[in-house]
Amino acid sequence: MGADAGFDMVPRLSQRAEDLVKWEEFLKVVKEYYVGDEQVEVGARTIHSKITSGSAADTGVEKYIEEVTAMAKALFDDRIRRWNELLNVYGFYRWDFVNASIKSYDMDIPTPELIPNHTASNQGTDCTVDLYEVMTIPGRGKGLIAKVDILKGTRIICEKPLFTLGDSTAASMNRLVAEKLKLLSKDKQREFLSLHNNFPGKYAFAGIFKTNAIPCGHGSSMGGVYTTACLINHSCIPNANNCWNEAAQHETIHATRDILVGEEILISYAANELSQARQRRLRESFGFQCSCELCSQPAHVIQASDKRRADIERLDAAIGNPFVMATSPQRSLAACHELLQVLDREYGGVVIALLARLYYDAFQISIAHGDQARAIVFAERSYRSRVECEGEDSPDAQQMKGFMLNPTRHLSFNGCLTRWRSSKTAKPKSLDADSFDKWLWRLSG
Ligand SMILES: C[S@@+](CC[C@H](N)C(=O)[O-])C[C@H]1O[C@@H](n2cnc3c(N)ncnc32)[C@H](O)[C@@H]1O
Repeated sequence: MGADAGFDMVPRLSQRAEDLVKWEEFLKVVKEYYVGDEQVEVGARTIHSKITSGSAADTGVEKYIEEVTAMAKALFDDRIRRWNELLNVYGFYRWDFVNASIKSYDMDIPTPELIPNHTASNQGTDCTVDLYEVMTIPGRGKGLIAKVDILKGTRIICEKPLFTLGDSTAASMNRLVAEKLKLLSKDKQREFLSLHNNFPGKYAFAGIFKTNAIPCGHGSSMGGVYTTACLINHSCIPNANNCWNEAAQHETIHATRDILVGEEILISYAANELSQARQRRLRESFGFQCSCELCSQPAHVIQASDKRRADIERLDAAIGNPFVMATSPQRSLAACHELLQVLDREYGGVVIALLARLYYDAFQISIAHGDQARAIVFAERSYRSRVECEGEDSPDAQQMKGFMLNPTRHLSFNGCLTRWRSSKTAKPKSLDADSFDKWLWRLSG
């Protein structure tokens, strides 16, 4: 019928002044173009069409979609992503996200100046509302509680550090923190000093830093302290992801699953380790005994989780074996597929950076063997996972986007045997989800 098409804006429209000005301009252009056309109604904030799926064929709806998309493209350029479900080109956002967003159109939109800092640079959020409030959580001190339902992929926080510092002994860290504090305004100094300290005593500044510092990137010895992000408590089954954006020098927090109103926003301070190693690390590095949802479970539940996490470690190591990848890519790809299933069982549909890495591994296995068709699908999945847990502006997301558009840019393209060689366009078009999965992961049967 032709109505299953449209476009998405990625990243979505924010409350930043430049976006609001462009959106107003867009509405003006559409209004002027369709003046006198009863099928199109341009409101104060949105465009409505009276074309229903029943009347789509008579009204030539494709023409309208094409025209409006072209107008959006002229203003928003490559943020505009066309989709057409009949051609198997799907929208960027999930329908529940889109529907929640449509509902928010009826809410009052404050002027840009009224938006508090922490939401001004949000991406993928309904910026019309504050997303969280600071509350006291029994047994954990302060924490952030969702004030509204926060959809998976929403940027909850984007924050510059008060300062960053490398790791060192308590005495020298104390001195270095004092030097950094001197450079801050009185307000910022107060913000730092109001953060929790799990290591009171002689080196109080170092204690606050050690309790709160968030590493500037995976495995980095540099850490940053933040007024708001440092109020987020830890969970071994988190619902949000923290990410340091080296290019922008800021920390972002994204919802990795839908977080319902009243739920606490939680990130993980530890890596994918088994419970004892995790507890030890949290005690030694951050000075607390974890009381999260997983750690409060009976022993047999924790043991089952440990078994899955051991499997995750084993499969991760197997995938990283370059010899197996070069000589038995089928085995490496099967390990990726198994890892995907274990991650799902352990983290239950939550997007985590591990998932983005897993798809990147599957991409590398495919492209090294010349299989461009599958490489593109894996690159796209990795890109989407990165965007969901780190945002469109994440350098890793941008790198994956490049590979998604042109997988042959990867250094290992055709680096191994080319038995799997396929062209970019060899992706099957009319398979159901199960059959597509079998094709993608080269599963037999
Ligand atoms: C970065 S701060 C988080 C904010 C802190 N709750 C506050 O009141 O400022 C980290 C501290 O919060 C507490 N905390 C965070 N996650 C916890 C958890 N899962 N179990 C117990 N305490 C936790 C610990 O005291 C930890 O040292």
